[in-house]
Amino acid sequence: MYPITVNLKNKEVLIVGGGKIAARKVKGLISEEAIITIISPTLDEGIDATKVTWIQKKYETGDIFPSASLIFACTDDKPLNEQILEEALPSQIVNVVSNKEISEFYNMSMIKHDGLKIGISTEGASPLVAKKTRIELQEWLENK
Ligand SMILES: C[C@@]1(CC(=O)O)C2=NC(=C\c3[nH]c(c(CCC(=O)O)c3CC(=O)O)Cc3[nH]c(c(CC(=O)O)c3CCC(=O)O)/C=C3\N/C(=C\2)[C@@H](CCC(=O)O)[C@]3(C)CC(=O)O)/[C@H]1CCC(=O)O
Ligand SMILES: NC(=O)c1ccc[n+]([C@@H]2O[C@H](COP(=O)([O-])OP(=O)(O)OC[C@H]3O[C@@H](n4cnc5c(N)ncnc54)[C@H](O)[C@@H]3O)[C@@H](O)[C@H]2O)c1
Repeated sequence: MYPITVNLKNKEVLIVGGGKIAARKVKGLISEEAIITIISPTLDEGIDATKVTWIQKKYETGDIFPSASLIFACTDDKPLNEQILEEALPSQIVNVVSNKEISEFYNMSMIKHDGLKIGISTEGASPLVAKKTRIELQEWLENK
Protein backbone atom coordinates (compact mmCIF):
# COMPACT_ATOMS: atom_id res chain seq x y z
CA MET A 1 0.00 0.00 0.00
CA TYR A 2 1.32 3.43 -0.96
CA PRO A 3 1.10 5.98 1.89
CA ILE A 4 0.13 9.59 1.09
CA THR A 5 -1.76 12.44 2.75
CA VAL A 6 -4.56 13.87 0.63
CA ASN A 7 -6.10 17.35 0.66
CA LEU A 8 -9.85 16.68 0.58
CA LYS A 9 -10.98 20.30 1.06
CA ASN A 10 -14.00 20.85 -1.23
CA LYS A 11 -13.63 17.37 -2.71
CA GLU A 12 -16.75 15.25 -2.96
CA VAL A 13 -16.88 12.06 -0.93
CA LEU A 14 -19.69 9.49 -1.12
CA ILE A 15 -20.50 7.25 1.82
CA VAL A 16 -23.00 4.42 1.39
CA GLY A 17 -24.39 3.30 4.75
CA GLY A 18 -24.84 5.60 7.72
CA GLY A 19 -24.01 3.44 10.72
CA LYS A 20 -21.30 3.32 13.40
CA ILE A 21 -18.38 2.84 11.02
CA ALA A 22 -19.66 5.58 8.70
CA ALA A 23 -19.85 7.90 11.73
CA ARG A 24 -16.15 7.28 12.41
CA LYS A 25 -15.22 8.02 8.79
CA VAL A 26 -17.45 11.15 8.73
CA LYS A 27 -15.69 12.72 11.74
CA GLY A 28 -12.31 12.71 9.98
CA LEU A 29 -13.82 13.89 6.69
CA ILE A 30 -15.63 16.85 8.29
CA SER A 31 -12.40 18.01 9.89
CA GLU A 32 -10.77 17.94 6.44
CA GLU A 33 -13.68 20.02 4.99
CA ALA A 34 -14.70 17.43 2.41
CA ILE A 35 -18.16 17.68 0.81
CA ILE A 36 -19.92 14.60 2.14
CA THR A 37 -22.95 12.78 0.70
CA ILE A 38 -24.43 9.81 2.56
CA ILE A 39 -26.83 7.36 0.93
CA SER A 40 -28.52 5.31 3.64
CA PRO A 41 -31.99 4.60 5.00
CA THR A 42 -30.75 5.39 8.53
CA LEU A 43 -28.24 7.83 10.03
CA ASP A 44 -26.28 7.05 13.20
CA GLU A 45 -26.72 9.58 16.01
CA GLY A 46 -22.95 10.18 15.86
CA ILE A 47 -23.32 11.84 12.44
CA ASP A 48 -24.02 15.59 12.39
CA ALA A 49 -26.77 15.76 9.75
CA THR A 50 -26.21 19.51 9.26
CA LYS A 51 -22.70 18.86 7.94
CA VAL A 52 -23.56 16.22 5.33
CA THR A 53 -26.04 15.74 2.50
CA TRP A 54 -28.13 12.77 3.56
CA ILE A 55 -30.05 10.95 0.82
CA GLN A 56 -32.39 8.76 2.81
CA LYS A 57 -32.79 5.63 0.71
CA LYS A 58 -31.33 2.22 0.00
CA TYR A 59 -28.44 2.19 -2.46
CA GLU A 60 -29.39 1.47 -6.06
CA THR A 61 -27.24 0.95 -9.15
CA GLY A 62 -26.68 4.38 -10.73
CA ASP A 63 -26.41 6.22 -7.40
CA ILE A 64 -22.65 6.65 -7.70
CA PHE A 65 -21.92 10.09 -9.11
CA PRO A 66 -18.73 10.72 -11.10
CA SER A 67 -17.65 13.80 -9.10
CA ALA A 68 -17.05 11.67 -5.98
CA SER A 69 -13.28 11.33 -5.53
CA LEU A 70 -13.49 8.80 -2.73
CA ILE A 71 -16.20 6.29 -1.89
CA PHE A 72 -16.75 4.47 1.40
CA ALA A 73 -18.87 1.31 1.17
CA CYS A 74 -19.99 1.22 4.81
CA THR A 75 -23.19 -0.79 4.89
CA ASP A 76 -23.67 -3.95 6.98
CA ASP A 77 -24.49 -5.79 3.74
CA LYS A 78 -21.19 -7.32 2.62
CA PRO A 79 -22.25 -8.30 -0.94
CA LEU A 80 -23.68 -4.79 -1.41
CA ASN A 81 -20.38 -3.21 -0.31
CA GLU A 82 -18.62 -5.36 -2.91
CA GLN A 83 -21.19 -4.39 -5.58
CA ILE A 84 -20.46 -0.70 -4.84
CA LEU A 85 -16.76 -1.30 -5.50
CA GLU A 86 -17.63 -2.95 -8.82
CA GLU A 87 -19.96 -0.11 -9.86
CA ALA A 88 -17.48 2.68 -9.11
CA LEU A 89 -15.60 4.31 -11.98
CA PRO A 90 -11.95 3.30 -12.47
CA SER A 91 -10.97 6.85 -11.37
CA GLN A 92 -12.75 6.51 -8.02
CA ILE A 93 -11.02 4.95 -5.02
CA VAL A 94 -13.21 2.77 -2.82
CA ASN A 95 -12.87 1.77 0.83
CA VAL A 96 -14.83 -1.43 1.52
CA VAL A 97 -15.16 -1.59 5.29
CA SER A 98 -16.21 -5.23 5.33
CA ASN A 99 -13.56 -6.72 3.03
CA LYS A 100 -9.93 -5.75 3.34
CA GLU A 101 -8.92 -8.07 0.50
CA ILE A 102 -10.64 -5.94 -2.14
CA SER A 103 -10.59 -2.54 -0.40
CA GLU A 104 -8.65 0.01 -2.50
CA PHE A 105 -7.56 2.13 0.45
CA TYR A 106 -7.59 1.84 4.22
CA ASN A 107 -7.91 4.39 6.97
CA MET A 108 -5.08 4.55 9.43
CA SER A 109 -5.29 4.83 13.17
CA MET A 110 -4.41 8.51 13.75
CA ILE A 111 -2.63 10.57 16.37
CA LYS A 112 -2.50 14.37 16.26
CA HIS A 113 0.02 15.74 18.73
CA ASP A 114 1.96 19.03 18.80
CA GLY A 115 1.82 19.58 15.05
CA LEU A 116 2.60 15.95 14.35
CA LYS A 117 0.20 13.68 12.51
CA ILE A 118 1.06 10.03 13.00
CA GLY A 119 -0.73 7.35 11.04
CA ILE A 120 -0.51 3.72 12.09
CA SER A 121 -1.28 0.96 9.62
CA THR A 122 -1.13 -2.81 9.68
CA GLU A 123 -2.24 -2.79 6.04
CA GLY A 124 -5.45 -4.41 7.16
CA ALA A 125 -3.84 -7.31 9.02
CA SER A 126 -5.08 -6.24 12.45
CA PRO A 127 -7.01 -3.00 13.05
CA LEU A 128 -7.06 -3.87 16.72
CA VAL A 129 -3.23 -3.91 16.86
CA ALA A 130 -3.23 -0.50 15.10
CA LYS A 131 -5.63 0.83 17.74
CA LYS A 132 -3.60 -0.63 20.65
CA THR A 133 -0.38 0.82 19.25
CA ARG A 134 -2.06 4.22 18.88
CA ILE A 135 -3.11 4.22 22.53
CA GLU A 136 0.37 3.23 23.73
CA LEU A 137 2.09 5.78 21.50
CA GLN A 138 -0.36 8.48 22.56
CA GLU A 139 0.43 7.79 26.22
CA TRP A 140 4.16 7.92 25.49
CA LEU A 141 3.83 11.26 23.64
CA GLU A 142 1.82 12.78 26.48
CA ASN A 143 4.31 11.71 29.16
CA LYS A 144 7.68 12.17 27.44
C1 LIG B 1 -7.50 2.00 12.24
C2 LIG B 1 -9.01 2.16 12.09
C3 LIG B 1 -9.24 3.50 11.43
C4 LIG B 1 -10.68 3.84 11.06
O1 LIG B 1 -11.53 3.00 10.86
O2 LIG B 1 -10.91 5.05 10.96
C5 LIG B 1 -9.49 0.95 11.33
N1 LIG B 1 -10.22 0.14 12.08
C6 LIG B 1 -10.35 0.64 13.33
C7 LIG B 1 -10.95 -0.04 14.40
C8 LIG B 1 -11.53 -1.35 14.38
N2 LIG B 1 -11.80 -2.11 13.30
C9 LIG B 1 -12.34 -3.31 13.70
C10 LIG B 1 -12.47 -3.29 15.12
C11 LIG B 1 -13.06 -4.42 15.96
C12 LIG B 1 -11.96 -5.42 16.23
C13 LIG B 1 -12.38 -6.54 17.12
O3 LIG B 1 -13.09 -6.30 18.08
O4 LIG B 1 -11.94 -7.66 16.82
C14 LIG B 1 -11.92 -2.07 15.54
C15 LIG B 1 -11.75 -1.57 16.97
C16 LIG B 1 -12.82 -0.60 17.35
O5 LIG B 1 -13.80 -0.38 16.59
O6 LIG B 1 -12.70 -0.09 18.45
C17 LIG B 1 -12.76 -4.48 12.88
C18 LIG B 1 -12.53 -4.48 11.42
N3 LIG B 1 -11.84 -3.56 10.70
C19 LIG B 1 -11.83 -3.94 9.39
C20 LIG B 1 -12.60 -5.11 9.27
C21 LIG B 1 -12.92 -5.80 7.95
C22 LIG B 1 -11.87 -6.74 7.53
O7 LIG B 1 -10.93 -7.03 8.31
O8 LIG B 1 -12.00 -7.19 6.38
C23 LIG B 1 -13.01 -5.48 10.56
C24 LIG B 1 -13.78 -6.71 11.01
C25 LIG B 1 -15.26 -6.46 10.80
C26 LIG B 1 -16.09 -7.67 11.11
O9 LIG B 1 -15.89 -8.69 10.45
O10 LIG B 1 -16.95 -7.52 11.99
C27 LIG B 1 -11.18 -3.29 8.33
C28 LIG B 1 -10.40 -2.14 8.41
N4 LIG B 1 -10.24 -1.36 9.50
C29 LIG B 1 -9.31 -0.40 9.22
C30 LIG B 1 -9.07 0.70 10.01
C31 LIG B 1 -8.62 -0.68 7.95
C32 LIG B 1 -7.27 -1.39 8.21
C33 LIG B 1 -6.38 -0.65 9.22
C34 LIG B 1 -5.06 -1.33 9.41
O11 LIG B 1 -4.15 -1.01 8.64
O12 LIG B 1 -4.94 -2.18 10.29
C35 LIG B 1 -9.62 -1.59 7.24
C36 LIG B 1 -8.98 -2.68 6.40
C37 LIG B 1 -10.50 -0.82 6.28
C38 LIG B 1 -10.98 0.52 6.79
O13 LIG B 1 -11.98 0.57 7.50
O14 LIG B 1 -10.32 1.53 6.42
C39 LIG B 1 -9.78 2.00 13.43
C40 LIG B 1 -8.93 2.23 14.70
C41 LIG B 1 -9.36 3.52 15.35
C42 LIG B 1 -8.60 3.78 16.57
O15 LIG B 1 -7.40 4.08 16.50
O16 LIG B 1 -9.23 3.75 17.65
N1 LIG C 1 -13.64 -1.05 8.92
C1 LIG C 1 -13.84 -1.19 10.20
O1 LIG C 1 -13.14 -0.62 11.02
C2 LIG C 1 -14.94 -2.09 10.67
C3 LIG C 1 -15.13 -2.34 12.04
C4 LIG C 1 -16.23 -3.12 12.44
C5 LIG C 1 -17.08 -3.61 11.46
N2 LIG C 1 -16.84 -3.36 10.14
C6 LIG C 1 -17.75 -3.78 9.03
O2 LIG C 1 -18.55 -2.65 8.75
C7 LIG C 1 -19.91 -3.02 8.59
C8 LIG C 1 -20.80 -1.87 9.07
O3 LIG C 1 -20.69 -1.76 10.47
P1 LIG C 1 -21.51 -0.69 11.32
O4 LIG C 1 -21.16 -0.94 12.74
O5 LIG C 1 -21.34 0.67 10.73
O6 LIG C 1 -23.02 -1.20 11.03
P2 LIG C 1 -24.36 -0.43 11.35
O7 LIG C 1 -25.41 -1.47 11.47
O8 LIG C 1 -24.15 0.57 12.46
O9 LIG C 1 -24.64 0.42 10.03
C9 LIG C 1 -24.99 -0.12 8.80
C10 LIG C 1 -25.56 1.02 7.95
O10 LIG C 1 -25.79 0.53 6.61
C11 LIG C 1 -27.05 1.02 6.18
N3 LIG C 1 -27.54 0.18 5.09
C12 LIG C 1 -27.98 -1.12 5.17
N4 LIG C 1 -28.40 -1.53 3.95
C13 LIG C 1 -28.23 -0.48 3.10
C14 LIG C 1 -28.50 -0.28 1.72
N5 LIG C 1 -29.07 -1.25 0.97
N6 LIG C 1 -28.21 0.93 1.16
C15 LIG C 1 -27.65 1.92 1.91
N7 LIG C 1 -27.38 1.79 3.23
C16 LIG C 1 -27.67 0.60 3.82
C17 LIG C 1 -27.92 0.96 7.42
O11 LIG C 1 -29.08 1.76 7.26
C18 LIG C 1 -26.92 1.52 8.46
O12 LIG C 1 -26.94 2.94 8.42
C19 LIG C 1 -20.03 -4.31 9.42
O13 LIG C 1 -21.02 -5.13 8.90
C20 LIG C 1 -18.65 -4.93 9.32
O14 LIG C 1 -18.60 -5.77 8.17
C21 LIG C 1 -15.81 -2.62 9.74
